[in-house]
Amino acid sequence: MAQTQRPDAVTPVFLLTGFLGSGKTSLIRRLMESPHLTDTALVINEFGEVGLDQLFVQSAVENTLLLENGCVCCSIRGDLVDTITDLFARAANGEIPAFSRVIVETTGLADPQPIIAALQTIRSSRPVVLGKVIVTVDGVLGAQQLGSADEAVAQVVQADVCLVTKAELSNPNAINALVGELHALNPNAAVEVLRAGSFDPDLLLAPSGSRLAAPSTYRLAPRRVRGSQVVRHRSVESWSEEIEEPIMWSRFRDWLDLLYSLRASHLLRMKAVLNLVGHRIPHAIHGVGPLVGALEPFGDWGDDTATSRIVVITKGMDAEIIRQSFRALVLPGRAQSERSADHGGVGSS
Ligand SMILES: Nc1nc2c(ncn2[C@@H]2O[C@H](COP(=O)(O)OP(=O)(O)OP(=O)(O)O)[C@@H](O)[C@H]2O)c(=O)[nH]1
Repeated sequence: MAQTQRPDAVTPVFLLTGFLGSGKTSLIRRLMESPHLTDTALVINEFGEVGLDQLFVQSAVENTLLLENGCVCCSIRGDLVDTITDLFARAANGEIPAFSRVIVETTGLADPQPIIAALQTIRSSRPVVLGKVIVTVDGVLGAQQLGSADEAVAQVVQADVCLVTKAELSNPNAINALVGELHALNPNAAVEVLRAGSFDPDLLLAPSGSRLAAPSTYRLAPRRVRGSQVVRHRSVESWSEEIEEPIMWSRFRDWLDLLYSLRASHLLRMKAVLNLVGHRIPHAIHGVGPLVGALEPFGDWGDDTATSRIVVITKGMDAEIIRQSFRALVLPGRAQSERSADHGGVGSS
């Protein structure tokens, strides 16, 4: 069905946030099943250098843009403003399909408040309003994350809607307790438990008004200054890698087993799309906190070169350890040749 431009010419920007692995990308995939929501531009922000989320949603959303290698709430706010401004310009020129709403999927560590402030500086042909701040909360790990991560609390207290995900993996009492905690943290937010069949994407993305600035009831204090960038996410590091040569699943699995048996408490998030030896189609695997899901076939490579992409986000742990262990256990041939090159190489200037 052809989409028509909204006559009011106001474009709502929805912020979709929620702690690492709480289900933001999965929610987008569900949202995009609604035929009424296809005229949506999607901006995805990822913490690591290698973005994966666009792979998970790209078939669903035509206007998808990726902002990687930084968190949009601190280091790359200007990029977000430029990206959205540019989206409007390109739609006006007919370079991309017209859209009547924008969804910004933030990193799992983002603080909504500075992002909302940045949205106010967008200069576009059509006025931009804040649609809603939608926050996914992990039904299994949410209570623990709220107890241990300032970022998770900051997201909830600034939410218009909190959506509890993964309810089917938890028990009803724990879900009820989590819902109670969310109400207590933010009495103004609607709190909903996502259940199959009870989800109305159109209702979720109906703008609730034109709030231009979120109440700054809770702000993450800037923690550290690195170069000229304010970095709010203390002790968080990421390692990511893209590899064209096929990976042996047994090696990858052994590496994950070792990593999680030794350092699970430092691992915030792991996600990978893998080009595995003996398989023509990509496979995906997710780790959220200490929990690792099953390896699952995932779509196809389409026109893309089969390339594994892996991201690991750590807290209080040098991400270099991840790189080294990955090289040693998953790509031993490459690690060996890198060592040989180091030893036999000409000294650098
Ligand atoms: N069973 C179940 N699994 C879910 C649900 N939502 C997300 N997941 C799983 O949780 C993992 C992480 O989901 P994502 O949607 O990638 O989470 P995210 O918030 O986008 O992750 P980041 O962008 O890395 O912060 C994946 O394995 C999903 O399949 C849910 O409602 N139920």
